[in-house]
This record gives sequence, C-alpha cells and structure tokens, in this order.
Amino acid sequence: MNQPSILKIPLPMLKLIASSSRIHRVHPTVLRPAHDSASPLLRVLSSLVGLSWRNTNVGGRYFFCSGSSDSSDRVVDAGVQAADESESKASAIVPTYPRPEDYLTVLALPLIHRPLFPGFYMPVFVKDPKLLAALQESRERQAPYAGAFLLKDEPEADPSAVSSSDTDKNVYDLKGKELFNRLHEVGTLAQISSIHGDQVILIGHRRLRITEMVSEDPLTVKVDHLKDKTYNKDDDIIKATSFEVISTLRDVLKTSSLWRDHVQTYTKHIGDFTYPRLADFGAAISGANKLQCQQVLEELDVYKRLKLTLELVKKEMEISKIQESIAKAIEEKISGEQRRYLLNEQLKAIKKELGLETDDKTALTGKFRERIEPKREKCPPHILQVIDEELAKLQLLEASSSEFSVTRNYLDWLTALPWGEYSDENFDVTRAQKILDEDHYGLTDVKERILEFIAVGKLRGTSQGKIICLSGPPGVGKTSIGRSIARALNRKFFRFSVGGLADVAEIKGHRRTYIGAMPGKMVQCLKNVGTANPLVLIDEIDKLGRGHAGDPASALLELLDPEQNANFLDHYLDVTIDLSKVLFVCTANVVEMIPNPLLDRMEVVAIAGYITDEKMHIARDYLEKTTREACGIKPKQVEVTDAAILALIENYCREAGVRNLQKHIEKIYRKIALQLVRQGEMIDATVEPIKENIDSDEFGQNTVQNKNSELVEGSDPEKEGETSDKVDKVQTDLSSDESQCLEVAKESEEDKEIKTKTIEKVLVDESNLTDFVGKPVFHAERIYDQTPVGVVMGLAWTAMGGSTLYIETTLVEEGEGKGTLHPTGQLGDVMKESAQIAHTVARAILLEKEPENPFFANSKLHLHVPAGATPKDGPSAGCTMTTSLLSLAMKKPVKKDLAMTGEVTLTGKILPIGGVKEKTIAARRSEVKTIIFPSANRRDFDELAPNVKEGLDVHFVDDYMQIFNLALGDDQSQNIERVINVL
Ligand SMILES: Nc1ncnc2c1ncn2[C@@H]1O[C@H](COP(=O)(O)OP(=O)(O)OP(=O)(O)O)[C@@H](O)[C@H]1O
Repeated sequence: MNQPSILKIPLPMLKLIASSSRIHRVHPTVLRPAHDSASPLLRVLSSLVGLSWRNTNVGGRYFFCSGSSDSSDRVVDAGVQAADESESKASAIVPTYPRPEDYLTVLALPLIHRPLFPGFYMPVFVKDPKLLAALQESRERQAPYAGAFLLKDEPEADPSAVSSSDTDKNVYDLKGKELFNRLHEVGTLAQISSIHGDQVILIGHRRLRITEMVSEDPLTVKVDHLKDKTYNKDDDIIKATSFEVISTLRDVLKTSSLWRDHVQTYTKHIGDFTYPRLADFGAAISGANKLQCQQVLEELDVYKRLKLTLELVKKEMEISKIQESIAKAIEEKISGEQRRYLLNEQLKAIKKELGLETDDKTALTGKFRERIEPKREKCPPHILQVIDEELAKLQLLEASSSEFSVTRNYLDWLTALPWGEYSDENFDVTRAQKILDEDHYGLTDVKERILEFIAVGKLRGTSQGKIICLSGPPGVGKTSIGRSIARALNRKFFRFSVGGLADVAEIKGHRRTYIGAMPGKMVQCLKNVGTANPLVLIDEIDKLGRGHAGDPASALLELLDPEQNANFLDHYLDVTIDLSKVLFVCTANVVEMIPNPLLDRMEVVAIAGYITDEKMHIARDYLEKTTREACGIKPKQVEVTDAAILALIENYCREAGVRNLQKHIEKIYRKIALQLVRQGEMIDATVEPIKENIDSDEFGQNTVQNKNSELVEGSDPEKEGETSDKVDKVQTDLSSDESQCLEVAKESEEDKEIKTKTIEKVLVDESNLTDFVGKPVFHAERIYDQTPVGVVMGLAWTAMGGSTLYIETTLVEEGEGKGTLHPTGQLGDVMKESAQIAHTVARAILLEKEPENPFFANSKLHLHVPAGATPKDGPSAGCTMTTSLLSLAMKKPVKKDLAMTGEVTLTGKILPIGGVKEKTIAARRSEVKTIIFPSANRRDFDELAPNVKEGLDVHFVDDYMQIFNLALGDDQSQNIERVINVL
C-alpha cells in the first residue's frame, strides 16, 4: 500500500530512539509539517528536538505520520513496520474508549509481577479456567474489558525476594474472598486485546479503584473510574519536571540497550502523550519494583506522579551508569587484546602481501629445515627423526600456545648443533711444539706429555679417549696451556668452570617441561663452537660443589668417561649425543680433592710452579711483550732492567705462579704509559716554538739554539734541569741532520716524529722500582741466617705451591717428671700426632746417643710452627720436628742452609712425601743448599728439570738416624747416599 504509514512513535520517543541508535538526524522528509491541533506538549517536544511533525487524531490519540518510508532511515522504518503491524491487528481494538458507566462491575484479573499502566500493553497468563472463560466470553460480547489489579505480597513475604514459580503457582490458586483481600485497591481498566491459549494481551486504559466484591468465582468487583487531578498544563514546575524525566530517559537510552528494547516495545501501544502519560511511561519502562510502580499508579496528582517517576528513572540512570562502567571496563580489556590480535593479523597479511615473510609457522619451519638440510647427510638418523617429528608437531600447534614456544626452542637447539661437523685435527708434532713454545716458556715436561699425546693421536688417527688433568698452583698457566693445546691440535676451544657447581642441571640440562629450561653446558658448548670435536677445558674440577639435587661429580663422570660419553644424554635434548670426539682437559689446584672415580680416568700432568730463573724468562719474553703491546708502548720507549725484574720476582711475586707477576708488570707499564703521555704533552709545548723558529729562519741551527736558550732562561727554576735535558735532546736530534730537521718542521705529517723523538726513554731499575709498584710486600722467607738451637727449616707444600717453614722448639720449664710437649701454630690433627711421634722418636734417639741425658723426661717443651695465622697439617714435618727436638736436647744447632721433609714413623723410618718439585723450588727460593728427602721420593726428584735441581746438595734417607747424622752428627759425610748436582 502506498498510503502514508502510521508511526505510533511519539516524537520525543522517536528522537530518543534516534539519538540512542546513534542516528543524529531524522530525515526531514519523513515527517510532515505540524498540524494546528497539536497538543501543547508535542509542540514543546518537537521544538526541543528540532523536528517538524504532523499529528493525526485517530480515536482521540495522536499519531505521527510519515511520508513514503525512507529505507535509509532505520528508526523511521522500524516505526513504520510497527505501525503497519498494529494497524492491521489493532483496527478492531482502537476504535473507541470504553465509557465508565458501562464498566462499573468488572472481572478482577490478578497481576503478579507489575501493575498495568494506562496506555501500555501487557501479556499475562490466566491459569484459572473459569476466569479465562469469562474473559473470552466478555470479549465475544464486544465488551472486552476487565480490571487488572496487582497482587499484594503475602504478609510475611520479603518484598525484595524474587518470586519463584512455586509461589506463582500458589497465587494462581487464590480464589474468591482470599484473592479479593490480596488485591491492591487501585488497578487499571484493561482491554483484552487478544487471547491465545492461556495468554491474554491486555492494554491499559484508565485507573480504577475497587469498591466491593460482587461475586467470588470468577472474582467480579465493583469499581470507581479514577481521574487524574486537574493540573495546569502551563505550570512551570510540571513542565520542568517532565523535561527532566525526558532528558533522564534520553540519557538512559543512550547507554542502556535494554531500555531501548523496552521503549520500542511499549511505544507501539502508547496513547496520548500528555504529562500524566509521560509519568506512566517512565514508570512502566523502568526497572523499578512492583510496589514503586504501584505507588505511581495510585498517585492521581500529576506533579507528584511525575516526581515519583523522576526518582525511578534517576535511579535507573545510576544503575545504567554502573552497568556502563562495568561494560566499559570489560570491553576495554577485551578490545585491547582484540586490537593487538587484529593489528598482528594485519601486519602478517601486509608482510605476506609484500612477500617479506610467510606466516610465522611456515617461516619457522622453513628456517629450521634450511638449517638442518646441509647437515642431513652427517646427522644421525635418530636425531633426524626427532627433528622431523617436532617440525610436524609445530605445524599443528597454535602459535600463541606455550607448547609452541617450547617446541620452537627445542627445534632451535636441535637444528643449531653441529651434527657431524668436525674441524680437521692437526697431528703435526713440529707445528704443535712451535705453538706450545710460542705461548709458554719452560713447562718442558708438560709440553712433552702433550706432544706424546699428539703423536699417539697421529698413529691412531684420533686423539679421543684421554682426559688430561693439569694440576698445579694458581697462575702457572694451566688454563692458558689448555688454550694452546687447542691451537696446536686445530680444535675449537671452550672453557667452563665447575668451581662450586652444585646443580646437575648445569651439566645435564633441565627437562623441557620446566619454564626457562636450558640444555646443559656441553650442549651449549657444541652450539657455541660449531664443531663436534672441540677441546673443552673444565676449570677448577677439584672445587666441584656437593650438589643439592643429584651429584655433579657423577654427571661429570658420565660426561668425561670415554666409555659413556659416546651416548651422552642431555635432559633437555632428550636424544643421545656423541661426545667421544671431544677432548677434555681439566684443571685443578689440588689433585687429592678431585673425586676418585673422576681422577681415575684422568692423566694428571702436574705443573709445580716456577723458579726465579723461569719467572725471569716468562716475564721478559712473554709477559712484558704482551703487556707492552697492550699498553701501546714501543720497545724503544722503555727499558726495564734485569735487576728490576729480579727484584720484582724476589720481593713482590714469590708465589709459584706468574699471575701476580703479570699484574705487577702491567702496573709498571701503565705507570710508564702515563709518564710518556705527560712528557709528550710537555715536549709538545717545547717543540711548537722551535718549529716556528725553523720556519722563519734560513739558518735553522742557530735559531734553534737561540730559541732553546730562551726556553731555558724562561723556564721554571724548579724544572730547569729537567727541561734543559729535554732541550739538549732536541738539540742533538735537530743538529744531527739539519736538512732533515728543516723538512720535518715543514710537513705536518712528520711533526709527530719530532715529538716522539724528543720523548725520553723511561728507565725502570731496581732503585726506582718502588715508584712503580710501591714498597715490597714480601720479606725474605729466611728469618735466620744460621738457625739457632731448637730451630730447623722444613719444606711444606700448599695449594699455592711450595714454601719453607721453620719448626721452633724451646724449653718452657724443667723439673722431675715434667716431660711434656705443647705444639702450637694452628696445627691439624695429623700434624699434632706427628709432633707426638717426633717427641717419642727424639726421646728414643737421645737415650741411645746420650743415655745419661734426662732432658725429655724432665722438660716441658713448646713446639711452634710459624706463621701462626696459617693453618697447617700433614705428616711431612715429622723428621723436621724430631730434629728440632734433638737439636734443643743436645744443644746443637743444625747445619747451615739445610732443609728437610719426610714423615717419620715411631721406629724412625722415613716415609715419602708429596710435592717434591714445589718443595725443591721453595728451597731454592730460600737459598737452601742442602735438602733431605725420603729415599722413596728419589724418582720424583730425578724427574725434575736440570735447572730446578741445579746447585743443590740433596740427600735421600730412609731412616731417621741418617738425618740425625746429616743435621746434628759430627761427621756429616758418612756413608749416606748423596746427590750433588752441579751444572
Ligand atoms: N710458562 C708460561 N709462559 C708464559 N706465560 C705464562 C706461563 N705460565 C703462565 N703464564 C701466564 O700467566 C697467566 C696466568 O695463567 P693461567 O690463567 O693459565 O693460570 P692457571 O694456572 O690457570 O691459574 P688458576 O688455577 O688460578 O686458574 C696467563 O696470562 C699465562 O699466559
């Protein structure tokens, strides 16, 4: 039909819907010009929303008419639809208003949830068959009206409680008087619009008040038709209140979609849009509870009713604000994530479009395949299988899942390892020897062992199967020789320290299931070096931690043992890897501290420490050279005399290694660098004027001399000497070659040369050594030139190398039967026992030598081992203690420059000791001439390098009496085996 459709949407509501639906403007052609007889309220509303309108009076109602419906305008279209529908159905129900006198007695219809407001429709369920039949009948009688009354709550019921279906059921059972008593007095005359089954659609018309009950079943009541109290339409307060209601409704509509639905539903049936109707409208669509709505219904004063409604809609406003803020907070959270997701997707799409990158998974898989492809031939099949499986798994996993990243990392490690990649091993012994000599001075025995190892490797074709352990005090070059071996063998070098390592996972890796899991050190090493046959230096193996989860020593065993490490299983990789081609070199300070099973598999190469002579060579040929280069100093700029180095070694760096020596040399060179720079700056200042003078005068030499004399005259008297020296130097340089000098002065490139030429050479001598390294920290270990009675020099071994130590015994008190020994000097249990043994042995020998001497029986003795602050232990001072006791007892000092070491038994046998080389070196440092060693250590001594043994008179003994004769005997050259090394 092309007839104008009827919009049953009042203008303010239309505007409200429009604004809440984000349509800011209703198409002007949709609404026709205003009709003259428009109600004043509609006028106001239309001017408020700024729209023209037309009303048409159908049966006393105002309807807005639209022109041809504009499909682009959603709101109006919806309205047209609604109007069309209701028009077709409602033609029968809208025609007239019921006259009050026709309905003084009505059927009472109980409403459970809300009262019915005039002008609104409400579907209700009528469960009472009699009532339903009566309603049906009255509809057929063309008197389709009944009274709809809200049911009161049961007296004891909580009004705020939500009624359950059970309660509803009870309510439906109410009949007659009981029902009558439960009904609110004020209700609504309701038109029965339609009946479908037990569902009855009611349209409210006007307010009623029950006066009395007429019949019980179905309940019929007598009613009064109520009218609103008269009010002044132009009253400002009423107007203002109604505008406030409208604007609040409008605000609520903006935010609450629920309300928009309410409005759309209710506005289909709303009638005259007057102030009382506005109040009813607000209350009807609000979410207020039934009693509040009933209050509005019962209120006949229009202003009061508007106020009540305003309260309800304001409350609704607050609720919708809360609802909005909750929704906003949740939306923000969700939309942030969504936004990121969308942006990521867009980025991916853009990259794909530009051909920059395929999507993540494909790119990753491609990357991993690319990595493994060249290694496929050499890679063990079980690894390839795992890689292929993992790659297939990666494709199936969601990129954002945690398992995806675990798999990705796993594949990253698996594909990055050097499967089957080996560096070509070099078994050229001559080349290896050259490299080892290049990097380290001396260490002949160590180098020899390494060359033997390489030679075996050459014959076997592989150097696997051996673990070398370099042991020795700190700073003797264990780590650096490890590096040299790698260079000599042409293997990659990787070092890791296991000092204090307590976690097995460091070696064997974490299981992949843990967050932040990493493979162990060996796998990291292989990835790092990129070859499967590196040289791995495991530092500080003697300081392995005890382990809180598993035993690190056992894990290391699995790693090092040639029998096991061909199938080393890292927890992270979870596939076996072949470490049999890796060459392991360990370092330790104290071999005894290495766990036995590990030590068992190692080939220990001891580096004992250096004697002064060796240190001199190391300092001169290695340390000085590298330090000088590191400091940027030219050899001609510096001279460090041999005496200075010797003083440095003897007074500052007496320990076994050379690390401290290296530090001191670095210190000296840093100071030299500073001096050179300072002098350079001073010479700059002197060269500039000279240069100017040369430029201006054709007789260069004279001018130089003039200028120089000026310079000397004008200089600071304190620095005069210093400056004149420099000037002399300048003069000599310049006058030696006049023409060259002139040229140099003109060319800026060569200016520098003048300056360097003029810089003095820094001389470091024994006399000025303290200027560079401060006062000596070491004083001579020898505290006695000739040891007094009761004092004997012993030889000790520590992790820092060998050292000499004195054992002193004095008499505290003499008296019959007072023979005791009190040892001090932080001695350990073994050493204390050793002192007791020495006491007994000395007593026995004295009894044999001087049977009359009751010294030990009657003397309270004190035996002390300086330095008291250093803890000492071990049995090797046994013979020294015995000698010290006997020296005191017999009042004879021991031979000059004699030192001894050896464990003594109760019967006077001398047992072997450790650290022969260190002890020999220490003895030489202390200028000892004669050493007594146990016979069992002869082999160790013989193996020492000739330069270590040089100039020493060494005696090997197996019985204490031999020592006695050597140290305290009259004829010290008895038939004792002697070795005199004179080279
Ligand atoms: N024989 C030598 N020739 C040349 N330089 C040496 C020699 N011995 C040691 N050095 C140098 O001494 C320094 C210290 O050596 P390194 O760090 O290898 O000692 P280390 O024995 O491993 O000590 P630590 O037990 O404390 O680890 C290095 O710079 C090394 O080059």
